[in-house]
This record gives sequence, C-alpha cells and structure tokens, in this order.
Amino acid sequence: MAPAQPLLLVDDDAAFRKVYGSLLRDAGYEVVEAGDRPSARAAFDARDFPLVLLDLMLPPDGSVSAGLEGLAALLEARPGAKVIVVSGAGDTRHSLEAIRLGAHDFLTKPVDPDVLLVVVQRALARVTLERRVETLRTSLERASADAAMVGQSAAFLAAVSLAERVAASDLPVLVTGENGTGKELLARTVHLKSRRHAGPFIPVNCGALPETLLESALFGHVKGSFTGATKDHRGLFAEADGGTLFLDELGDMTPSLQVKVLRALETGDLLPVGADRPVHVDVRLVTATHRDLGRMLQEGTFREDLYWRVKGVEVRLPPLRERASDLPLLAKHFLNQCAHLCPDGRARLLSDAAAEALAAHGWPGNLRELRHEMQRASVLAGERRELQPEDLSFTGSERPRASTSGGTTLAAKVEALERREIESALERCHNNRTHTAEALGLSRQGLLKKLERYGLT
Ligand SMILES: Nc1ncnc2c1ncn2[C@@H]1O[C@H](COP(=O)(O)OP(=O)(O)OP(=O)(O)O)[C@@H](O)[C@H]1O
Repeated sequence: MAPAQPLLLVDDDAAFRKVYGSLLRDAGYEVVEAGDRPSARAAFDARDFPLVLLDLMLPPDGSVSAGLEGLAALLEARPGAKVIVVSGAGDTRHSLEAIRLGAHDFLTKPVDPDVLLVVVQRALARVTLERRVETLRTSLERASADAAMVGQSAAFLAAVSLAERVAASDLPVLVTGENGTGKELLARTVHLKSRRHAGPFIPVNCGALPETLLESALFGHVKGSFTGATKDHRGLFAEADGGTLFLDELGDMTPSLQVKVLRALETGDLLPVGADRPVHVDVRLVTATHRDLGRMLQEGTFREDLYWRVKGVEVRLPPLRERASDLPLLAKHFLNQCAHLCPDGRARLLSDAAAEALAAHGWPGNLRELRHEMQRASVLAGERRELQPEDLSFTGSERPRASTSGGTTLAAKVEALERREIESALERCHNNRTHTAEALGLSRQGLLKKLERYGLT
C-alpha cells in the first residue's frame, strides 16, 4: 500500500482541527496540525508537505495581511506545494487575494466535508502529476543530451568525460575547437549534468552583434537609456540567474566589453545600461571559441585577466578529421535525423563508394558540414535508397547540377550564382559565419537569412 500522504492543517480553532483532522485521517491521509503561524512555518520547513490547508487569520497577531505574507513566504520556499486557504464567511476578498498570490484554491467555513475531500483529492492529484512531469522532463533532457552526443573515438570520449567530471562543480569551462565541432552541444551537456540543470541555459553568440548591442543584450538596459530603449530589459546575464550562461565565440568580443564582462564575473554584479544600481546574479559560465586565445593574449587582443577567469577547465573538442572512426556513426546519425526530407520518410543509406568519399574528405566545417552534406544528399538522392558519391557536394559532380537546376529565368540564375558564391565563401572561411559575412560584404544577420533561404544552415 502507498504511504499516507502528509497534509498540514493550520487553524487556530482547535475544534475545527479536531473535526476536519479526523475526517481527513479517516480518508487515509496523515494529518499534522498547527495552531499558529510560527508553528505552521516550522512544521512546513521540517517536511515536504504536498498540501497545506491554511487559515489566514492566525495567532500571534490574527492579521490577514500577515497571513497573506506568510502564504507568499510558504509558496516562495516551495513553489510546488499546494495551499488551500480556509477562511471565515465574508472573507471572499482575502481569499481572492490569496489566489492571486498563488494559493491553489479556497474554501469558506463552514466547510462541507464532502467538498473538502474532493478539493484535497484533486489538489494532491495535481501535485502528483506536476512532480511526474518534472521527473520526466529532467530525464528526457538528460537522455536527449546524452543521445545527441554521438561518438566513440578516444579523443571525443576523453573530451566528454572531462566535461562531465567538471560539470558537477561550479568551475567555469572553456570549450575550444574548430567551428562546427560541437562546442555548443558540449556546453549544453555541462549544464544538463550540473546541479543547475533545472535552471536556464542561455547561449549568446558574442560574434553576432555589434559591441553596443551585445553590451545591452548581456547586461540589460533601463527604459530611455538610449534611442529605442522603450522598456526595461533584464539582459541575458540576469536571465541566466540560477543557471548557465554560454558565451560562444568569446574571442570575438571587443577589448572594452571584455573589461565589463570581467567586472561582472568578479563581483557577480551587473550594471544595466543607464542604471544607477547594480543587480546581483548567480551564474555559471561556460565559454567557447574557435580562436587561439593563447595567441590573442600575446597579440594583446584578449585580456589575460579575463582569460584566467573564464579558463577554469579547458575542454578541447577534436576536429572531425581527428575522429575518423566516428565518421560512419555520425553520418548515420545525421541521415536518421533528416529522414523526413526524403520522399518516403525513410533514412537514406551510404553506399560503400559514398562512405569512401566521406572518409577521403578533410571536413573543414566539421560536424556541421557533415550534417549539411547528409541533408542535401538525402534530398538529392530522391527515390534512391543508397547515397552515391555524386550526391556529395565536394566530389565535384553535384556542383554543376546545382547551378543548372536553378532554372532558366534571370532571377533563378542569379539565385544559383549567389548560392554558389555563399557556399564557396563558407568553405574558404571554414564555415565561420562572421568571417563569411565579412568576405561577402554582408551583415551577419543578412548572411543568416540567405543561409536559411538556400537551406544551407
Ligand atoms: N557529438 C555529436 N553528436 C551528434 N551531433 C553533434 C555532435 N556534436 C555536434 N553535433 C551537431 O553538429 C552541429 C554543430 O554543432 P555545434 O553547433 O555544437 O558546434 P560549434 O562548435 O558550437 O559550432 P560554432 O563554432 O560554429 O559555434 C549541430 O547540429 C550539433 O547538433
């Protein structure tokens, strides 16, 4: 038999506690009683009660406002607990205020015993459901993070094991590796394996925004602090409070912003743009860069004090060419992921010749390039079940097909040309989007739009 669920029954009226306490005990619940606010709070703190039946007007003061404050404090301490407010006749206004503060329901005295039992039963069923959802959500997040990190090569497993070992601590983690090696995925894994896993994971690409926008995105701003600041904005540091902030492409951050980030990390205090008072946050930092920070230190483009603050433990992700044994596994993983792109919804397979072509390629864009190749090959193969080398862009046979498949109108030809230019710039810049945008004379945002339009993401 399942153990009786514990309820906390708080009322200064001993007769009420006696009658309703035994009613609930007879219904199979374990009832703990409290007759005033301090003893109710002590009992609440001592055990994980899923449900509290609470009278608002309690000794020592009998005041409703203190009762409402007490209710808010209980819910703040344990937001998952359900509180049912039991008030005297004529107290509806206060009961509604209690609901606004987060109480689950209210009952008015004299309480009909049958109604009480139904309300209690439904509130407890709700708690059970919410707890089950939370457990499932956590295990799903963990499972999907594990499942997403495909690879068995020694170099990859060493990186993952180091990341997992450091995840439990609050140490900063610096993930290094070429573009597309899986740095963001590893950062998410660190978060999901940490004690902060239920908190937010906030990724920020430091190379994607100009300095002033990045500053206000990170630290927030107050309304009116600059043109366009029409309302207060919390900022991503504050949004990551209680969780993990992932600063991607840290090496792209300007020196003056590096100073501000360093200050925030040292004190935990942020100064939103235009604010006169700092805000305190509790954030675990994970950073990533494809740049050689050691060389940037020597060149004076990256601050040494910030380097030591973010470095904590450095985890280097190997490029795909150093993980040759993972290539077939990863290719299959990405083919399965994009099965929905195939006309029959079934994942395509690699022919031996296609597998050889993959093995012979250098993969400058790493896993991102492989994922993209598998997507486009799945589409190009059409009804064919097995992929052939000509379905791969780097074998040289697919490229001309793409340029002619654009159609014969001028617009189609221009599009085909633009697509080819973007592809070759991406290749030259090793898939670094900031550099590709610069090389093409586009804004990063403009490039991202085009990548999406041509299915190159
Ligand atoms: N071990 C892995 N198993 C399966 N998929 C992976 C793995 N690592 C990365 N990926 C996938 O490869 C792609 C690129 O990964 P990710 O964005 O994490 O790389 P990155 O190093 O952060 O790239 P960038 O340097 O451009 O920011 C993503 O689609 C990601 O889901």
